[in-house]
Amino acid sequence: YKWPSPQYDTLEELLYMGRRSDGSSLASLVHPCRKRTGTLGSIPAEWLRFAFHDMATHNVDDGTGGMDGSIVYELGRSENFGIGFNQTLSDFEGFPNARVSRADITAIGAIMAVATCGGPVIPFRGGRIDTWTAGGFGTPEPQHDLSTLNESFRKQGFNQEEMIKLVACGHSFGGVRSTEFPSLVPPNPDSLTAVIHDFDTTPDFDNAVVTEYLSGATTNPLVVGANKTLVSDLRVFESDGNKTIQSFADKDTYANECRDILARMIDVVPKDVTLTDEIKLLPVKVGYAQLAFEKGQLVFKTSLRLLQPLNTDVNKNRVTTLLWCDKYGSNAGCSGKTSTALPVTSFPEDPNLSPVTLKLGYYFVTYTYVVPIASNTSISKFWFEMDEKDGSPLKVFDNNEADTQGQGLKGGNGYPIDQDQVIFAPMLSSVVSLYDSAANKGDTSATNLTVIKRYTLVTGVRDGVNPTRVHAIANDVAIRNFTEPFQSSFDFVLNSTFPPLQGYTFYTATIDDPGMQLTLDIFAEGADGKTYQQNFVETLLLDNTPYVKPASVVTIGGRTSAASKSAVTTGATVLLAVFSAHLLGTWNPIIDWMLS
Ligand code: HEM
Repeated sequence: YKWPSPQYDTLEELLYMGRRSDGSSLASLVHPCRKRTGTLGSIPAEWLRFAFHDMATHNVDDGTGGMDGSIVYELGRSENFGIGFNQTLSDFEGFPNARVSRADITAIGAIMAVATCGGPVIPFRGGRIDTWTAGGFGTPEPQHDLSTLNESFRKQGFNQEEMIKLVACGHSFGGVRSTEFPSLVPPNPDSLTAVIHDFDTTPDFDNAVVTEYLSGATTNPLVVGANKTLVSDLRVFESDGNKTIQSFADKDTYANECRDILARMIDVVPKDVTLTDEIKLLPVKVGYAQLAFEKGQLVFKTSLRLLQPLNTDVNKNRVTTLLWCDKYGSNAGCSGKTSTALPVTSFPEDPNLSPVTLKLGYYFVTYTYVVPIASNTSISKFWFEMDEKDGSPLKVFDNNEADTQGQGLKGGNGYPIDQDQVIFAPMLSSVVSLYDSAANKGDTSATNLTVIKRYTLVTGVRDGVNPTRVHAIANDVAIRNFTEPFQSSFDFVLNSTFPPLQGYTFYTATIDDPGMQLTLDIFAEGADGKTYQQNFVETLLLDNTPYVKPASVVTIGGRTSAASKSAVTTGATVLLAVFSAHLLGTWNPIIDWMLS
């Protein structure tokens, strides 16, 4: 892992922070091991079953199907009976984007589901690719005989023993509904809500389904149901004389085996798809690095996210510092001095952000930085230092490979800012929701009106680029009813209603988006023949982005320059002007290190 790794960063955030970078939380829909209001269905159970049914159309013989999002188009089939599927669909609807497929969301959903109910942490690899049509048939149904069930799992890539494991792990939580299977679960004539009979007596992801089966105490409708044609769990469990299911009586064996077999299940993909390496929890994570225009000022914003073991407090004396080098001028590349700033906010994140991180025994602490940047010096790279103020050595997070283990060793080249020529301006941009009069045929009184979002987008282009063209590609994958993603190419035009600012001129464009999560790749074609671009710009907050006042900047001696010793004196003078004597103490070790 080396920052920036856009796909890794995005997937890591969703899995371990449980939310998108704009704050929308996926994890909070399922955590803690929630039941749905109204139907009282187990949300985690619905999510895991959804993943299984998406995978189950895989065919090992020709390499088609698997986790590819095709389930969305297969809900009308008898093999996909159940209201839980539709509800899961709407849970996931707003989350896919140009970097995270619906199938990746489904896999992450399954992992969160198991973790939030006390099950094992299933390793996640990303990169599933969505299809926009239905796939083959082949999902097992309770009335299937043993050889049909065996053949169904063989096509998915699992042998008989693995089938037993998958079913015993899958049917750990949730249950069977009277609406779907009235001959297994008798409906309540006095109620419109489905009666649900759970597979076992606990709502958790545990081996109660196994131990209750083995002790003869089970009430699992797929074992003891009145309709003997439909008791598929019994058929599956006893298919090897109960050998495999007996090995699951040990709870650790159960947890470990379920982790491994469910990991294999979510990694079943069409043969032309290659998954990423495992997306592991990063102990040190840099986020949101962006240049932006806020209240008439060019600023640089970023954040540093560190791990904190559960049930421990963040060290209150800890000082984390952002350091950066100029891109232009006499101090370019920190040849003379280095700019530094303290965080504008620091906060311990709620431990409940993601059940996966919680299960691993951590929560997060995030330090955010906003600093003013003069456009004639700009910024070429940045890094962080952390002083625990307890006598332990200063830690440097500078994009060293070791940062992925949280060691904080010197030796990386810093976190690069690749370009400052084209910068999207969220706070100058805006969005309004409109009724789509064509789709609604002019009728605004109808229920379920189709809404489109009309975006006014503003981007700054640095003087000197003299662009021949400023344009963008917009993507939105989060479209209601999972129709094809929205994609549009469009041009920005010079707009003098936004006065030039600090060497940047502003261009605007207006586009209509039928979806929920627009992202942009913005390009400026320079007079020098080069194309400058900013990728995967998110558009959720725009002019509602909360404003945080930039921090004070202090310059200290450059790390490499021979002139650094005298520069430190200058730096220290500035420092005194800005910070109290207490903070000066804070900074001394940093200066010491600079000189060493
Ligand atoms: C022989 C293969 C299987 C058959 C015939 C089967 C059948 C069923 C049936 C009939 C239900 C009840 C659905 C309802 O009433 O809403 C159900 C629920 C469920 N199944 Fe399976 N299943 C099989 C394998 C699996 C596997 C491999 C998994 C996951 C690894 C899984 C996960 C679930 C879950 C979590 C539920 C509960 C859903 C809820 O409570 O909403 N099943 N299954």
